[in-house]
Amino acid sequence: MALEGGPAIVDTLSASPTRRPDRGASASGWLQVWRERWRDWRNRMVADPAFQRRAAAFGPTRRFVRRDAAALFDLMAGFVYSQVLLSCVRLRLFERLADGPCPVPRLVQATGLDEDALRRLLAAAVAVQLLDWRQGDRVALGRLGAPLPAQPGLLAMVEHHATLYADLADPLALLRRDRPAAMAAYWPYADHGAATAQLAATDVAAYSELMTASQALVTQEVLAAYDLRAHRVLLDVGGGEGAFLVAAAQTAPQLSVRLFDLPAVAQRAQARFDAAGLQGRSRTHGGDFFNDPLPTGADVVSLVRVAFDHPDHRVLQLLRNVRRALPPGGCLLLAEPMAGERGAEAMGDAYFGLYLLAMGRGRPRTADELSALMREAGFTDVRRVRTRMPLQTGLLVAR
Ligand SMILES: CC(C)=CCC/C(C)=C/CC/C(C)=C/C=C/C(C)=C/C=C/C=C(C)/C=C/C=C(C)/C=C/C=C(C)/C=C/CC(C)(C)O
Ligand SMILES: C[S@@+](CC[C@H](N)C(=O)[O-])C[C@H]1O[C@@H](n2cnc3c(N)ncnc32)[C@H](O)[C@@H]1O
Repeated sequence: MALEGGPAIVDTLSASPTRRPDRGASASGWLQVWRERWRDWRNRMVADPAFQRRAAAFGPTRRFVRRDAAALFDLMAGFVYSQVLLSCVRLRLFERLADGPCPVPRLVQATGLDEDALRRLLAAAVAVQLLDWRQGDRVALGRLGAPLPAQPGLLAMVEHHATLYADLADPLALLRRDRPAAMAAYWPYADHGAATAQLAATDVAAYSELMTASQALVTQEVLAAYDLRAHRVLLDVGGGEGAFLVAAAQTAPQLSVRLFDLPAVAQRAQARFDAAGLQGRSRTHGGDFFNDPLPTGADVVSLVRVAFDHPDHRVLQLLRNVRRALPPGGCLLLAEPMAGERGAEAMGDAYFGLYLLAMGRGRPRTADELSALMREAGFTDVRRVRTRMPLQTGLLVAR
């Protein structure tokens, strides 16, 4: 069965194909040839069960066998671990333990789960380091659970992932796009229909709240990496409810802020600016950032978690629109999680690659791919600014 509107989705996705050169492809030709030969030879060895047995028995190679076996096991079990995390979030265990260790019987009472089931979950959560045992039949936050109570955005993200897990229950159906994905309904603007700008308050509420809750993860990285104090007016395009602009205005007191988003979202941002006491320093504009002119007057424009929602030709259209709104020498900040980040490779092409497939539009891009699109749209001096947590966002700055 073809998904309603399927052909349009197929066209948009194939208009933006993911082609990842090997990370070593920048190496000179002969080096790359040898690197590939070495990998092919290694793979032939590793594929041989007799070699696997010998390598596991031999002291110096045993740790590599154990490491790769554990990595493969985690790939297989990852979904199970994510359900442990989701269960803890739904039972509000992280909030309940935020003030310190708690006796298990009290958690039985608080969660309403039967004791056996709760103990099974607690043991699982301890095993993946979300929780930790304490003497006297008590449980506490573990190393990986400890940051969570202070990050409501992360807790909201975990809950939101139930939608993605449902879409991934049949991953080949998702890849073949022969069944509607629930994630597509969650992000109604991804449809790109003529009616995008007419989305109602009820259509945008859920995703706008999630983006606001999780914005702090991105904001703190961008503001730590880029000093906005040299600018006068910042326009955040696709700025959601304005959480990034509120934080920017707090770090740069001279800055006026403008937000452009769909009308129903811009309305939500206006309420947030008013609540933050930014009436005199803020303006919101509702419209379609592909087809409507963007407001002029800003010397810096930001696109935060916007480009990866869209195929290349649309990103180009948006970047050209941004360029038209900037004065000569004006500055563009593009911040979003990027593909191919060293140490966070899985986040880009594996996580966001499939997330955006479920959403029905867009793709993760490397910093080089985004830079190329920015240059094609007429931006110059495109440079990469390192962020402390590439897992949360990368940052490109251009003139
Ligand atoms: C104190 C002593 C002695 C030692 C301590 C040693 C030490 C320093 C340990 C480090 C402890 C520490 C400070 C840990 C901090 C951990 C942090 C900050 C973890 C942060 C994790 C962030 C995560 C997991 C972020 C996840 C983000 C996600 C899943 C974002 C998803 C975004 C989506 C789906 C966006 C959608 C938008 C769309 C549609 C694509 O446009
Ligand atoms: C993934 S959200 C990011 C929001 C915010 N920048 C953040 O990081 O939290 C993408 C934003 O782009 C807006 N958007 C999508 N398509 C749009 C369009 N055609 N015109 C204007 N805004 C649009 C959405 O309403 C949404 O607020």
